[in-house]
Order: sequence, then structure tokens, then C-alpha cells
Amino acid sequence: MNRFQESIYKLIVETSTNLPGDVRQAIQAAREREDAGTRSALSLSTIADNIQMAECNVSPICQDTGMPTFIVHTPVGANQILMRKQIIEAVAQATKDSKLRTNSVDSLTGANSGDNVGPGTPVIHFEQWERDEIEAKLILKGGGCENKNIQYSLPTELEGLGKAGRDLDGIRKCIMHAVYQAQGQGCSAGFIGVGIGGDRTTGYELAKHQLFRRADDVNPNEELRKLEDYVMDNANKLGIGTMGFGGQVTLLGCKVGVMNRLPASFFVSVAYNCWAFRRQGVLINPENGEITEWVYPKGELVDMKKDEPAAAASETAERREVVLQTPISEEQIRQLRVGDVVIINGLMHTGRDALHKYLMDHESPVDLNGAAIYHCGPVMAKDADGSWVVKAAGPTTSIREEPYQGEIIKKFGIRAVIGKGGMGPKTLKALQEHGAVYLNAIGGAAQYYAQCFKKVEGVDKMEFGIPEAMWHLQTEGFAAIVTMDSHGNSLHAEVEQSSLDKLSQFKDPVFA
Ligand SMILES: O=C(O)C[C@H](O)C(=O)O
Ligand code: SF4
Repeated sequence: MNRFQESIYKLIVETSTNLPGDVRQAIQAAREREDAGTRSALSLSTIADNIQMAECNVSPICQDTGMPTFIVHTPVGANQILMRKQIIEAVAQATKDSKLRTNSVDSLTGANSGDNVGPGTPVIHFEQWERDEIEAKLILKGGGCENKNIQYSLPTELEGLGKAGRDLDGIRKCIMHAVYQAQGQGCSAGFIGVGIGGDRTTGYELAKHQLFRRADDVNPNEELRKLEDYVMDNANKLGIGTMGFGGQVTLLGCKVGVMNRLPASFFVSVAYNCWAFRRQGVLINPENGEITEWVYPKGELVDMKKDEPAAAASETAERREVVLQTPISEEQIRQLRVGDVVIINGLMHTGRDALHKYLMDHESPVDLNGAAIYHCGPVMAKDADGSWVVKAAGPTTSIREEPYQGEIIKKFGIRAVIGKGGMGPKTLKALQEHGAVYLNAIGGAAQYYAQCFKKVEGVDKMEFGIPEAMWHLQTEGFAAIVTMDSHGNSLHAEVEQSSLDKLSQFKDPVFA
């Protein structure tokens, strides 16, 4: 590997495994603000542990390493064609070394390219500048939070907020709505980048570019600074909380940029990024290709330890912890209620989009009676003797399986569905009718969960690619929270309703 390629490789590994200092600081501040002992506070401490584990194991913070997006500034005359080739090589190498998940999939056939290289992957933007050095910045933004990006065209009518006009106050309403509509599904607490103006394409680009600002910077545009401060203060009153569990902290950062627009168009574009906000950058000496400086504060500068204040007695007294061994019986499931913590031991099976679609009209490769199915696309590697090991394995967004889940529970006798972000009314009904639960694991905590998988018993449907295959995993001590039970209760439905009520408090004009 030549020096430039090696520097890019280091940038990729650092970005994927070591959350930068400014992002860590925002998460630590959130931990200070969250009510001690609550579900959200506990999730934030797991998130903090996971950040430390990823740094220590030099392994992905989250299993979804996202769309690798590079922004490269080069001195005049630098060979961008060669640099592009070397960046692509570095991405493929980092994937081979399990620092990135195999994440590039043919949109028509579903075939995984296996090395994160393919049409449109990775994304590389070049720009020349007048400085003598090369700057390469990288963001790894996962699919779950990408799905929560949203673009508004003003004027519009917004749920809970009414009319949003073509002015600063209309923009304010769009941003508040953007945070509300994400709920916990993009692994809140999140960061948002907002682009005002442009066309549909450049508006989103501007929004994404805002995510390259330091989490602790101050907007030089006074009007936008006030808007950012307003959103930070008020979006955190929506009560969505970490993973949508309810709580004081919903948003960790808000950065707004503006550009001109066409007279007929007025777009407000919002890029939502999960707490696993992986972006880093390097300055590179063009003579020898070596890194001279890191652009964002390195992760190790901010320790994620914290003295946990004692939880309020009422909080801990309410929480039950139940240990379940798979296969699970209906009787055990019927005893569980929303809010219980469940610890799972025994065999667990992964299954996500391709598998759920497949199971609708095929038999399962393994018996799923009493089973726990985990919505997860892990990062896997082979060890020296050729056996599979789980390198990163947090949950994926469950709502995508809503069209299938109810029928699959019924058809195969599944008792526990594990994922994140919650599911809808069809699944809730099936849980009630057939005696099953939905367990919410902590999104992005991929190292924390990987350590619960002690042995890979086997794999089916490998033709779907590593993330989509059905992995059979011997599990010990996998903790998750019951957020939908077999008695018709859903924490997700509750939080969605209460946050909508709160959103409507922000209806009146603020920036007149
Ligand atoms: O693809 C995944 O593993 C997770 C995804 O980023 C998600 O948030 O749903
Ligand atoms: S699982 Fe959560 S933390 Fe990971 S990429 Fe998706 S949204 Fe981000």
C-alpha cells in the first residue's frame, strides 16, 4: 500500500472505530442532563461503554458502517484520478479487515459486492483549494438514520404545527417536525444538519455538509445561530429520549446552513445522524502522503466514564429483570410487561429484510418454535481456524419488517422479536394474538452486543450476503427492554402520541 492509501486506510479505521472527541462530549453532556436511573439514562451508559469498547477493540462502533462519504480538498494540480483509485482500494481493504461491514448492495438483484465498492459506493467528492496540503474528511452515516432524513417544500402543512410559511418561522417548524418524525428510529439522541434553499439535490447536500461542522462550533450567521439554539432548547422538550424510550435528551446537535434558491422552490432539507456520529478527517502531506494532523478532536481525549448517581428508588423498584432461555414458552411471554428488562440466553437467530420477505412464502431453514429472532445484520469475520466470529452486532430498525412480522410470528411460532425503534399496529396485534413480545435493544451498541454471542452455530441463506443471512448464535446475557408486550401495550405508540402533543406547543410564531 502506498502512503496516501495507507493514510486513507487509517482515516477509515479511525472513523469507524473511534468516535471523535466533540461527539463524545455531546454524549457526555446528555448523560449529565438525563434523569438518573431511567431507561434512557441506562441506554446512554451502554452507549458510552460501547464507544469505549469499539476504541479498545479497534472494531466498528455500529455494525452499519453506512455509506462511506469522502470530501477531499486537493492542491491545484494533484492527481485526483489516482487518489480516487487509492481511496477505493483503502475502502476495500478496510472491509476485508472487518473494519467496515460489506454494505454495498445491487439495488435490483440484492447481490452484495462484498467489498463496499460498486456503482455509487463509496461516495467521493473532490474539490481544489489554494492550500498546499490535502484534506480528506469522511463520514460513515448509517442507513437507519439516513432513512429518517426529510425534505420539506414550503409552504406546507405540518402535523401538530399547522401552516409553515416561506420564512424563518416556517423553517423553525420544519426542523421541529423533522426531529419529531424521526422518533427513536434513527437511534436518538441524534444530530441534525439542515440545509435551507438550493434545489432538491443541493439542499440535501448542504444539510449533509453541516454534519462536517464541529459539534461545539458557533454559527457565524446570527440568525441561524439563534435558530440552532432555539431548536436545541426546544426539540429536547419533545420527550422522545434515547432510542425513543422517553427522556430529557432527544437531540445532541443542530447545525443549519443556507444557500440561494429558485423563486419557485423553498426547500428545507434535514439530514438526521444517529448518536454513532462517525466522522473524522486528516490533513495529508502531498509530498509523502503522510498524515500531518487530525481535523476533529481524537476520541481518546474524552473519556466516557461517569459516576452514575443513584437512581430514584421509584425507578429501580418498578423495573423487573427476567431471564429467559430459548426456546421460550407462551406462559413466560404472557408474564412480561412493557418496561421489563429481559436477559436472553440460548440460541438466537438473526433475520432482517431479505429473510423476512423470504419466510413469507418459504419454510424456515431451522425450527423457529419458541425462538427469538434478532433484526440484525452483523459484521462477521473468520478466525485462524476458519470459524465465524461476530465482530459487531447491534439491532437494525424493525419497522421495515412491519408488513411481514405478524404473519411470520404466527406461521413459525416465534416468541420474541428483537430490534430497535419499535413496530406498528399489525405486529402489536400479532404479539397479542399469538403470545409474543417485542424487545428493544440499544441501536448502535454493536460491540456491547457482539460480546453476548459466544459461538456461531451455523448460517443459512448466505446467498443473501453476510448482513442479510440467517445466523444462528449461541447467546449469553443479551439484555433488552420489553417495549411492546402481549397485552396490547406499546411504549412506542405512547411516546409518539405524547411527543405529538408536545410538538403542538410549538405552533405559535417565534421568529416573526
Ligand atoms: O443496517 C443496519 O444494521 C442498521 C441500520 O443502520 C439501521 O439503523 O436500521
Ligand atoms: S443502527 Fe443506529 S447507530 Fe447504527 S447506523 Fe443505524 S441508525 Fe446509526
